[in-house]
Amino acid sequence: MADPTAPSDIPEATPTSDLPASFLAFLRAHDLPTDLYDQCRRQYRPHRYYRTAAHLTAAQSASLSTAVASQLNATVTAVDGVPGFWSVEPLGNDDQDVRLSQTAGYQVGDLYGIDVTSGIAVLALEVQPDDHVLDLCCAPGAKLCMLADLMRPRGIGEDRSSSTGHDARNGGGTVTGVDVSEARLATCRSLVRKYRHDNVRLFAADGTTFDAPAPVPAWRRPGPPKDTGGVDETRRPWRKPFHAPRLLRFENSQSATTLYDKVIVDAECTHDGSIAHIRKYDTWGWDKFETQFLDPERLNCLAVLQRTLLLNGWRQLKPGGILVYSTCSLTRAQNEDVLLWFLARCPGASLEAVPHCATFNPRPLTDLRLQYAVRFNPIETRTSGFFVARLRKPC
Ligand SMILES: C[S@@+](CC[C@H](N)C(=O)[O-])C[C@H]1O[C@@H](n2cnc3c(N)ncnc32)[C@H](O)[C@@H]1O
Repeated sequence: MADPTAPSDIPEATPTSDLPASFLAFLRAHDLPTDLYDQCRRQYRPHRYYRTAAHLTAAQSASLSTAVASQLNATVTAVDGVPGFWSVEPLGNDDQDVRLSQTAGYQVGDLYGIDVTSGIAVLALEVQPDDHVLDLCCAPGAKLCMLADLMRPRGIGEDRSSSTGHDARNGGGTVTGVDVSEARLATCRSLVRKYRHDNVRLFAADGTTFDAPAPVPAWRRPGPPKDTGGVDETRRPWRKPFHAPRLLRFENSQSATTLYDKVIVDAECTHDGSIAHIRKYDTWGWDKFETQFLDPERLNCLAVLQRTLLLNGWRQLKPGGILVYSTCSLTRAQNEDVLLWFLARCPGASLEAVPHCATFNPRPLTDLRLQYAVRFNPIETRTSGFFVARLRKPC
């Protein structure tokens, strides 16, 4: 990746831009338009999105949307073609923040605040109730919770009685989340607990080398579950998980090579596409953004990290399985270049169309080798800026 602080031949940004010099240099180095950010910061209010929990019936979701609209003084509309997603647009003219966390629906766990582009990345996995899914960069856990929720049966109404132990209505699928940051993983664990996902285990580990096999949950093994106090030859303990419900703490020793049905690599990136996030630095101070994201040494390592995460995700995927690679960066270096590198290295991998994005009409990528990958431009789509690609492993 180019050094964002290096001098560039690209003309200086418009004098009206008051973005900090280091960010402007980053944009120039990656050929990203400055006015996208200037517009977004000055006049543009991105929509907020939320997703309803799987257990809600269609009628309950509709009445929740009415309640959210009134609590937030906003228009709430179902997103066409993206099941379970709703868009929230404030009615007032002021730059009011949409605080989904203040709604009653959020507090009782009936809705999750998550951008629709992240939802599209998760839906691209086409998760089945009995899939074992690996999320290699899972924290703080928006996508992981959606994955776990998608394994629950849909529209069975609100039933808060099954808050402990395995929900027998689940299809036996599991989600394994991995993140290198324990602090962020702690947030993820709080979300998992809040939404009572009992089919999720979390590991504080490096996703570039993580290789724990997919679990065989206790409720799926033949015979009655044994007392874990004694020696049980059919089980061996996991490398210590950061969080795991009792039934996912052990694996069947014969499953040591079990790969995952689906893998998501929502890679660490510069977050430059997330306009909502970028706007916050006006308040937090841009020096924080510079140290967190624009450090030249970090930027140079990022491309290698993204490639290595993708490659390891691919290793953990079953033949015939689907892997989704996504970032909230708009740079070529973190998206197209990573994919082209990967496709050259794994020629059997096929890029497939990303479903559920027709309503946003994203522009197709000009490089025909990547025509199925999708870029969400925040101004054109009124979403967060995002990149998603779906890859299939040959059988
Ligand atoms: C874009 S965020 C993931 C967001 C998350 N998927 C979600 O939906 O909430 C990227 C995450 O990658 C993690 N990360 C960075 N390097 C990693 C590594 N080597 N292995 C695993 N996770 C890593 C970061 O700690 C960060 O939480």
